[in-house]
Parts: sequence; structure tokens; C-alpha cells
Amino acid sequence: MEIIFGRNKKEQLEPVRARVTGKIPAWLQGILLRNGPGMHTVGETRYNHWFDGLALLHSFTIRDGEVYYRSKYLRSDTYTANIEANRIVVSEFGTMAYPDPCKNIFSKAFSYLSHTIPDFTDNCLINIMRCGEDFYATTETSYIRRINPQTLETLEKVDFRKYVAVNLATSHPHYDAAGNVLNVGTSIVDKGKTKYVIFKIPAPVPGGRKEGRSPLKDTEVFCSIAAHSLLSPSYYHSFGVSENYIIFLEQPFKLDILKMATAYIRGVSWASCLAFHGEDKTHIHIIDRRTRKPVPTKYHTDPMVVFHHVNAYEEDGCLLFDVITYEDGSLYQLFYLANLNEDFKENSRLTSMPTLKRFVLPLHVDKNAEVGSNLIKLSSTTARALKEKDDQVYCQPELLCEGLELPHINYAHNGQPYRYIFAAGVQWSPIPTKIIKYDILTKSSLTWREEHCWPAEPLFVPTPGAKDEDDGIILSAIVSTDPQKSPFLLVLDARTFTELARASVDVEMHLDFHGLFIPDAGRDPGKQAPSQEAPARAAAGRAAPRT
Ligand SMILES: CC1=C(/C=C/C(C)=C/C=C/C(C)=C/C=C/C=C(C)/C=C/C=C(C)/C=C/C2=C(C)C[C@@H](O)CC2(C)C)C(C)(C)CCC1
Ligand SMILES: [Fe+2]
Repeated sequence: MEIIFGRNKKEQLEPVRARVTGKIPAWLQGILLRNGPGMHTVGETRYNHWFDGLALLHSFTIRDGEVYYRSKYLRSDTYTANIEANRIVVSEFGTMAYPDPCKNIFSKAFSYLSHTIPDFTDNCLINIMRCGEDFYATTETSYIRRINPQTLETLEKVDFRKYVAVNLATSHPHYDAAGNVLNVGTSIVDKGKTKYVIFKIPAPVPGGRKEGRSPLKDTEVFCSIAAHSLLSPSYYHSFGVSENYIIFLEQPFKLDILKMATAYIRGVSWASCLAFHGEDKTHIHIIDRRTRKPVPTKYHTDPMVVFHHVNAYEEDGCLLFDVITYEDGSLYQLFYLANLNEDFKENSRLTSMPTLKRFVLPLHVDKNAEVGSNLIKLSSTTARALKEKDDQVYCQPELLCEGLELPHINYAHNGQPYRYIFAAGVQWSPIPTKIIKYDILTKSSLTWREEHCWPAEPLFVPTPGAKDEDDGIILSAIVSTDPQKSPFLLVLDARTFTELARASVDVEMHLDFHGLFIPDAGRDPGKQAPSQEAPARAAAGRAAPRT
């Protein structure tokens, strides 16, 4: 466990050629670029939480059946300040740090006052966002860092706050067919009105970057939602989109702003300002993308915690959305490094299982429908939505499957009807885990697993000209707890889940969070596959007839 979670990983600055066994499809050319925590101690100091680790970018460049691996720490201001001081000087999610080494309460108070609000970290360790031709490493503060996807060099630091009033933003943006980026953030201090802000980064004008203009400069507010409680906005990690709607879950996993305001002076982490309120409900906000306004019906469901939305689509006047749910916020508890030790199996039993659930919301509620009646008439689901008084609807989801996390789909189906979910399988115990293809239609699954292997999030890359949703390959970086086994990039046939190839590298690879595949530019665009993160092409793929 220590090898996987706690140990600092070395950078691999020079591209190293991987040992390929099997055959990588000739059409698969491009860069798999991923992000995750790689350094957990600096000098004598250590982070408390796995999600605090310094961002280590890594990439697998796939060219003509060969694979080259490289990795580089994100040179964030946080990284530089820590390395220069040879200790942790910037606070992260689970670790509060003090620029001033003096620990007495007066000096704490003094440095608090002199900084007023400590600046938030730009240790962008969670995901990679594409914005036109630019790529950014992302986290959940207002900072993102532009990076060079070829060399993994760190470029400029961008503060969303310059363009839109958000203090936090998700690391899971959505992309539409035209190349617009949608994201959501929380505005905590803007005129005392705590709100969730959905914002849009418009698709760049051609040649814009060449003229030195970043598409971020055109960022606009799409819609704002007032928080139910001004002093305790919800925490969220992602959101959902269908063709015409945005789904935002205001869940009872909340940030306590008063606690946050005193966290620094009290010497506690941001994480300690987060709490699950089992007595509250989950509010489901639906925004109409055409009017940019919330729909009038007030939907709610039982208390739950969601980190990852899977997908959403509309069918017969209903909005269906699939999410991975937990019964409480204990997932974040599990990833304290102190819990990720030999007793992991014991500790992890405390956590509720990630469960894939389908919610179905009626988009038009008949005012005359009887209170207590089920408004969902779809035969394909057991999800229910019960009419309540005053335009309220209580949603009861359908439980689809247990033990999925880090979900991915064929992104050409994002917001559209879809059938397959690719994900890492989580059992917590017994470990290690597996990769799963879950078929929503038949409720069956295919799995890939191997002893001692810990898979990362599986990404789907479609075959050029693909018609079927699962015509493509799955890429996943695999690390192992067996010191004899090198980490490798696994290439699976997404249809059958048989292994096509693996590319092993003799490096200490880290277990990462998220990333994307960048298909090689310059290939015949007519023949280019609709790619996971290339929305314009994905749209072209969607237009192709489906079988
Ligand atoms: C909170 C706050 C602040 C700070 C916010 C910060 C720095 C937030 C950072 C948040 C981060 C890094 C969030 C990361 C979330 C990641 C999630 C939910 C990942 C889940 C992954 C899971 C369950 C993976 C399981 C696994 C699978 C499936 C396969 C296996 O092989 C391996 C395993 C077990 C890892 C401010 C802005 C400073 C101030 C304001 C308040
Ligand atoms: Fe995530």
C-alpha cells in the first residue's frame, strides 16, 4: 500500500520506450496525458491526505505501435515554494501549512492577519482540461495551469477569478459539440451571496491563440444558483449535462464557511470544514441550456454524496442521469495517508460502497397530478418521481450496480442516450481492483483483472469511423504492488474486453486520477476518430448512422 500511495515518485524527464507485447492498433496515434499526486513528503514534512500530493503529470505517446513514457512534476507556485523552503508551505485540501515555521498561536494569528486570507493552492493535480488548442492541469481551487502536452512543461497560471466570480471550480468540465467548455464553481465572498456559478468558456476563434488571445478571456456566466444556505454551500466534484439541460446536485456534504474563516488560525485543514449532514435532503437543480434558467420544478432526493456524474440524456419528456453515489462523505476519510497502510482492508470497511444509480426526472409536471403519484412512465426503469405539493418532486433512483468508480463513457454519447460505462471496479476489500465494462441495457458486465494490479481510470478511444458505441479501445495505466512487475499501459478491445497489448515501463509510476487522450493532429481529419476530448470531431462522429 505504501508503494502505491505514500512513496514519492521520481520524474522521468527523458521519454523512455516501453516494452510492447501484443499489438497496438495502427490507427491509435496520440498522447495519453494524465494527472495525479506524486509527492507526499517535502523535506521532513508530510501531507496528511492522498489528495494533497504534488501534481505529477505523465504521458504515454503512442506512435506506430510503439509507446514512449515520460513524467514531470507540475512546476506550480506551490511546488516551487515547497521545494525552495524544503518543507510544505502551502495548504492543501487535507493539510494546513504555515509559511512561518514558528508554531505559537500569536505568530499564527499574526501571519493570518498579515495574509488576511491565505492564498489557495495551484497544485493542479486532478485532471486535464482542453480549451481550444490549449491544455490545462486542473484542481478545485480557482487556479489552473497551462501545460505543454508534448513536453509536460508548466506554462502560465490562470485564475478563474479574473474572468468570473468563483472561489472554487470543478476539475471536471464538460465540452459541447462546438468546442465550448462548461464548468461550475462556487462564489463564496461575492457580496455576501453564496452561489453556484455555471460558466462557459466559448470555443476559441480560429487563430485566436496565435494572436495571443486566450479563450478564457471570453469566459461568461451561464447561470447562477443561490445556495440554500449562505454559510454552508455544498461541496461537489462534478456535474452532468444532457443535450438541453445541466444537472447540478446540491448535496448535504457541505463546506462550513465560518469554520473555513477560522481554519488557518485554529490550525486545522480545509477538509475539516467539510461535513455530511444526513438530516438534509439533496436538491437537484436542473438548468435549461436554451433559456439559461433553472426549470421551475423543485426536485429533491434523499441525502447522498456524489463525486462523479456518469452521463445524462432526455427520453420521452424525462431527464435521466446516472451518478456514482455514496451514503456519506467517508470516501475522503478513507484517503488519509494514515489510513492507507497495511490496515487498509480494515479501514476501508468503514466506507460505504460506490453505487451507480439512475435518476429519472419528469421535465413537465402536470399540475393536476395527484400528490404521491409516480410521474415516471418509462418502462425501461424502476426509478420513480413522486409528486409532492408546491411544485416539488421527490426522486427515488434505480440502483444499477455496485462497486464502480472513475467512470468514463464514449464521449460522443455525452448528453445522449448511451449503453456502456467503463470504470474501475472497487471492492475496497479484497484488493486489488479491476476494470469493468458495464452494460446498462443488459445489466451485465465484462471485467479485466490481474493479480497485484491497481488500474487507473479507463479511457475510451473510438476506432476511426466507428458506428457502434463500444467500437474502440480502452486505455488504462496499471501499477502493481508486486515489485517484480513493472507498471504498464493496458490496451483493451472495448467491445470484448480482451487484451490487445500492454506497454511496460521500468519506472516507479504513480496511481493517478484523471486525464485525456489527444489524438495526433495532422492525420486525415475526415478519417480521424471522434475523440474523447475533441468535441467538434465527436459531433461529426455522432452524426454518423448508428447500428
Ligand atoms: C476545500 C477548500 C479549498 C481546497 C480545495 C482543494 C485543494 C481541493 C482538492 C480536492 C481534490 C484533490 C479532490 C479529489 C477528488 C478525487 C476523487 C473523488 C477520487 C476518487 C477516486 C476513487 C474512489 C478511486 C478509487 C480507486 C480505484 C477505483 C482503482 C484503484 O486501482 C485505485 C483506487 C483505490 C484509488 C480551498 C479552495 C483552499 C479553500 C476553500 C475550501
Ligand atoms: Fe474526479
